[in-house]
Amino acid sequence: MQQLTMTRPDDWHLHLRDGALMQSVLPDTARQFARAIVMPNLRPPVTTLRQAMEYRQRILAAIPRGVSFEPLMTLYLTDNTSAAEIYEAKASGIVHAVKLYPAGATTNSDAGVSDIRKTYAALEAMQRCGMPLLVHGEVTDSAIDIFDREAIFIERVMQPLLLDMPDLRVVFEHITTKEAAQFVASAPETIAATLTPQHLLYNRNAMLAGGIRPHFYCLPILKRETHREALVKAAISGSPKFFLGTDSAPHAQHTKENACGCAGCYSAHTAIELYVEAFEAAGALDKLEGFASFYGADYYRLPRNTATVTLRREDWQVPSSVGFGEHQLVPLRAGETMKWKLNEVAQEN
Ligand SMILES: NC(=O)N[C@@H](CC(=O)O)C(=O)O
Ligand SMILES: [Zn+2]
Ligand SMILES: [Zn+2]
Repeated sequence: MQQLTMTRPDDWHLHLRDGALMQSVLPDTARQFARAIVMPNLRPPVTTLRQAMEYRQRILAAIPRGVSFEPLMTLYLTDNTSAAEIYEAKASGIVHAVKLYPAGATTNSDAGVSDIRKTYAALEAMQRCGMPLLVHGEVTDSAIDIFDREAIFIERVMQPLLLDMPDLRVVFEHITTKEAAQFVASAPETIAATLTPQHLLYNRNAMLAGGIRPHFYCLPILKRETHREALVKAAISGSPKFFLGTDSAPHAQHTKENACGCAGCYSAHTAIELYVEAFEAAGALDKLEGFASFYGADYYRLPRNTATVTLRREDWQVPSSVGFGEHQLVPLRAGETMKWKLNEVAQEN
């Protein structure tokens, strides 16, 4: 196959940052994706409808001319999020989900939730109005090995939560283990998951064998090959529970190439092409459109896109870095060759 045309995809998990940094990375996403769920882990975090509306305006102002792109906003759940804030956010039509970061689990999560029971008023409101909860699913207990933090989170947090809130709609974000894939597959239809390109394409050897490669360091951390295989199986299963979420998470080069490097892979530059490679390697290109363009929209109860994108089989070289405000950013696959290239977006008919 030399060419692939499909419905324009959406990105259901994206970090855009803010200000000049956001202005540098937004065009990469807007060129490919019609919509994206924009993560709220700014400093300070986006915890109120008012902050989400202001952040949305800053994003809209930065969209390149002639490009159609819709940011779908989220709120950052804290121990103090009120039911009233949830109902107002829902009524606004611009907030599409609320994000749970266990305090200290990942980048800019110190304002996150210390004990999930403190958020039950907000979660009950979400359950009542059908607002999805997006979860960074890792325990923060320092006694738990970093490679086990997602699997343990299922037992300690996810299962009790779903017993207490059986109608809550939950997206288990950026899953990285066979345990999480199995949990989501066998859970009720209210439970879904996003999958990143790095977790479909790489195992932890990419990060640790033959030298330490900080640009593969993200959270949840890359796991061993058996887990990658289980994630690919879930992605190509045709189940509407699994959909595309890049978790593209830009950090300046000097903060990643550092004695204590930041967590996050910048995949937006080559996002859709990376997923094409992953699905082609699994012999499942026919399953890509559902995963990338249909199931997320269905889950979020939004219309599917009508525009199409066309990719061609064509070698191209990813730059060794791209501008990031006044800094540089190293994209996933920097300096390497991509096998597919997004050529055009045909506007809505
Ligand atoms: N994925 C990451 O490694 N980092 C994300 C936060 C997150 O999604 O956990 C970031 O904001 O940098
Ligand atoms: Zn996360
Ligand atoms: Zn993320």
